[in-house]
Amino acid sequence: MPLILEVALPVPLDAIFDYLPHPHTAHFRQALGCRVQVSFGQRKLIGVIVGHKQASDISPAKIKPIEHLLDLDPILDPGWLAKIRWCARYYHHPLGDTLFSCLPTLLKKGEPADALQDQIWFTTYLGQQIEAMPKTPAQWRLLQMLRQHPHGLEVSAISAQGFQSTQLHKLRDKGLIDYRQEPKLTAQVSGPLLAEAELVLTPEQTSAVQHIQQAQGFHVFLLEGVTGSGKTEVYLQALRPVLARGQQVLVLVPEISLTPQTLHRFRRRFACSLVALHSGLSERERLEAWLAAKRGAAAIVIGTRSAVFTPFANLGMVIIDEEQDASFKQMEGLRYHARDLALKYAQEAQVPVILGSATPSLESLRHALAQHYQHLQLTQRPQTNKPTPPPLQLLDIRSLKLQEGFSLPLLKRLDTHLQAGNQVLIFINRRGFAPALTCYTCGWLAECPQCDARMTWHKEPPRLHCHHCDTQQAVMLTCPHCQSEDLHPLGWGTQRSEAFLQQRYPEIPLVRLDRDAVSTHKRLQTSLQQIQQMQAGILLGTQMLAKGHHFPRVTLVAVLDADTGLYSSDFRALEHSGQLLTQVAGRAGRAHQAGEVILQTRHPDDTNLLELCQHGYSYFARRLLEEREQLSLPPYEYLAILHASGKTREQVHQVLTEMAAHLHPYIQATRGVEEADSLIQAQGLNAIGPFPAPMERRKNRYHMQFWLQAAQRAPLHETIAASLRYLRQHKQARTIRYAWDIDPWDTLG
Ligand SMILES: Nc1ncnc2c1ncn2[C@@H]1O[C@H](COP(=O)(O)OP(=O)(O)OP(=O)(O)O)[C@@H](O)[C@H]1O
Ligand SMILES: [Zn+2]
Repeated sequence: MPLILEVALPVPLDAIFDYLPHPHTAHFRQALGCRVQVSFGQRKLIGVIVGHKQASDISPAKIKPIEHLLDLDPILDPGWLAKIRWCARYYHHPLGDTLFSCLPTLLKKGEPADALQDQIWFTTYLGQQIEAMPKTPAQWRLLQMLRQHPHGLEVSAISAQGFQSTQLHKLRDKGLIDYRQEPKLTAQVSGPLLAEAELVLTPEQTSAVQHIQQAQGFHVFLLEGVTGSGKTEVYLQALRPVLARGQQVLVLVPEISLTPQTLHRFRRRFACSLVALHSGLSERERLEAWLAAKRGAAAIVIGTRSAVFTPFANLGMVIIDEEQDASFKQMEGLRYHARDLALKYAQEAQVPVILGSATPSLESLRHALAQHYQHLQLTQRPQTNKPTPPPLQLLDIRSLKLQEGFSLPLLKRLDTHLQAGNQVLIFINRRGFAPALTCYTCGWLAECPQCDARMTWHKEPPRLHCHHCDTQQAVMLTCPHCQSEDLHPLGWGTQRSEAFLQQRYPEIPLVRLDRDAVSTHKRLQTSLQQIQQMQAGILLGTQMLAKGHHFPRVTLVAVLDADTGLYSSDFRALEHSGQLLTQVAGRAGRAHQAGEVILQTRHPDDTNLLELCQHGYSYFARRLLEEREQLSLPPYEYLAILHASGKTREQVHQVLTEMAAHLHPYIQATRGVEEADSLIQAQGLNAIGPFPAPMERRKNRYHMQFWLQAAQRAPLHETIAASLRYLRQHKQARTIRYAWDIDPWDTLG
């Protein structure tokens, strides 16, 4: 019986495919984790060997041999493959697609998994002994330079000194020097690890660092530190011994390009090889970074969500900064949560994890309160007159006349802070000019033709834009309903506030930060620089401006509308809103001057808002946790949402209803009903739906949801697996799109 190779392919089918080994290559070479090229239908695909077996269900005559073996050494080791398998199982996503979502693009395309090599030139014994070369002074100078570098010098460093490669080769012909090949990204530079002095820690920071440094094996710390309390310094000092031991550190951050300061601080601190994985890299650079981590040459890997899939030779610690951040959750395709995967991987690697946040997620907070995680707290800001972040002040605007969204008392505070030469930060949660366009005569509203949503009015370039499906239209001059010319913006977006503020403060430079204003990496860097160098007095923007930044000269933070998020149907909306308001408020008074935070509201009596303002996020979050527990919502129960969409509402509804009926016995079984023959024993699996999604029509498709909620993970996952088995063989289900979202970040998408 021939050996059969099981190959994962980048196809959206939940299957692994059988192939025969390459006829002219030894079996042992066709190892797990090696890439192969195979023919799949009419196509040639690159796949990865994920298993070997003796027999296949398909008759041997029908199984094709692989066409090429692309790797002599596996690109993925068995441990890494096991992680990918776990991830695919947990998120109920096809293994092939999961595996290929995690690989650098160049590897998916079949590029060799070889690191770029550098020539390192060094002197031979003869080269060290020779005393003079009177006829070739340039070669002599080159030789003398190389003599000062006993470990050798890269070609780039040599040519930077003005030498030519012909000179190198002439010296080599004389037997005085030689070279070796080494990967471009190499491990630890010799010399001291610290490139700059460490800050003197506050007592709270000291205690946190000590606890972390004492940890052995897998141990999770929740570092809950108020905004500006110096969490980054804690990470830096906690990880130093890990690097000193020669181990690697993975640092996950929400968005590197947004907060280049954090990256600079890591780079400045350590004389070791650091790779940053972010959207600004070329595919080649990504591959180099991936390979460097895999062979242990990258001591620190800092990256956004997908960096969690980086393989490490010798991982020693994982740090997740702003662990509550939405960007860690991928919302489409493989809907994974990078924090949760990182925790799982750290557990396997038996290394400590630091989850850092000023506003921890309720998930992490619950674990900390239940002492599954060690809770470390920083309650004060170092080296400021006001060691705690400024309180949030509510400004009741119900009876106030607004000028383009700004009340008079707020404008007066702006005047005062600006006259004092400080920076003010204005937070508006909407980009564009106005969130809607309306007709004052008949009440018509510009709506997206494809979605149940309003079109946002943008002024530059002028257009109506649906932020859900990207549909764009020209701005009309008359109302399409009643032909009146009385069209007006409704509500405020960043562009509208910008126009107003520029008019009111013509002398004061303004920087606007939102996705339209800083669409490129370069523009973002320029804007951030302007802020740091005090070339801007007014900073205006969306979420982009709210988190992670350290702007020492900002003394006033104003939130134009604190009410968005207070009355959403999403059960996580309050948590997210509390986090966002606290984060944005945390940008005020971070250095020597005191800060002030003003939230405009039409609901000054709202108990949630009051509680957040009076007692702070930490208290607020603990109260939300109690509420979640009473309602059996995450993190007390587990939730999974099936998102389904189709061309008609009826189509989706029918498939999901039939599926729900099919799942009924499984769900009953969890409640202890006798007749259901299922293995599921746990109590209380709950099914809700199908029901229309909060935005039912999107991109001309009808969206529905079906929820499963459970106190235990096992019955939840078994039922999800049953639903997928059912849907895969259901004929009508082929006409709809569906995907499960496990541990959803919100219930809207
Ligand atoms: N022990 C210390 N002594 C002096 N300055 C410190 C100390 N620790 C941190 N700082 C400084 O305090 C400032 C704020 O620190 P950092 O940005 O790390 O705070 P953070 O907790 O990450 O804040 P946020 O959650 O708001 O992003 C930085 O400029 C940092 O250099
Ligand atoms: Zn739309």
